[in-house]
Amino acid sequence: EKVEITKEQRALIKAILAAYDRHQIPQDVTKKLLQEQYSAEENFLLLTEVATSQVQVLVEFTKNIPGFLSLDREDQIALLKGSAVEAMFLRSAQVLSKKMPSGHTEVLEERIRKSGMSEEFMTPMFNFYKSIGELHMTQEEQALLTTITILTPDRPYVKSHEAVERLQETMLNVLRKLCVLQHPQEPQYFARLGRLTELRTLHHYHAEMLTSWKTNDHKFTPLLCEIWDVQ
Ligand SMILES: CC(C)c1onc(-c2c(Cl)cccc2Cl)c1COc1ccc(-c2ccc3[nH]c(C(=O)O)cc3c2)cc1
Repeated sequence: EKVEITKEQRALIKAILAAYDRHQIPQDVTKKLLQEQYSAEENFLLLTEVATSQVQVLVEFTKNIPGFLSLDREDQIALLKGSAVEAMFLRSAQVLSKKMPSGHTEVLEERIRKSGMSEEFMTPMFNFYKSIGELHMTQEEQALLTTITILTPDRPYVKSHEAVERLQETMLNVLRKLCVLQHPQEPQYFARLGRLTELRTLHHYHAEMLTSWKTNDHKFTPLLCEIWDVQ
């Protein structure tokens, strides 16, 4: 049967896409990726600065997700803490798969590879980046996928599971229709997006990455310590 996007769904896509495009890391932060010299310490410091800036941008974006601010306040925090790493994988993947004109793809990749992270995380991380790049997601799909990742009900400490599930379901319905309309030649495209749940395993790797950085006495910013429960 014909897939129709309703007026409300179109308004939802417009609001989420506008918020996603509006919330970018400031140029003076990302420009540093080009300027500072390369050493494991310098790369780690830069990535920490960019990640901190990205978390601030993520909080602003999340506040513009229709319905998010009407969720229980503690649940809003639990959703942000639970999804930050995955949302940042998605955003940095966009940069590394040359989806962003301003993206400093090469230098970002170089700095991630040489930031003192142990080899065992490098392979799964860059495989994930490669699989994201191969999906050639549109901007709307990126924005909706980030929204759906943030609205994952089964994060630790989420109390009103159903309220979050209802919001996520609304967004999933829109994304499902968009995928059919924007990738007609690939009927199982939406299912491929769903396979990004490998994001969760990366979340697991990331927790170990943080521990290995910490044991080598790497410092994080207060915001990252708060959102990732480190220190
Ligand atoms: C705290 C630091 C060391 C860190 O710990 N884990 C990760 C970490 C890692 Cl490596 C991988 C994946 C997720 C995390 Cl969360 C990071 C670095 O995280 C980020 C790296 C890059 C970006 C990012 C986002 C948007 C951008 N736009 C541009 C631009 O040039 O326009 C550059 C850019 C960079 C965001 C987070």
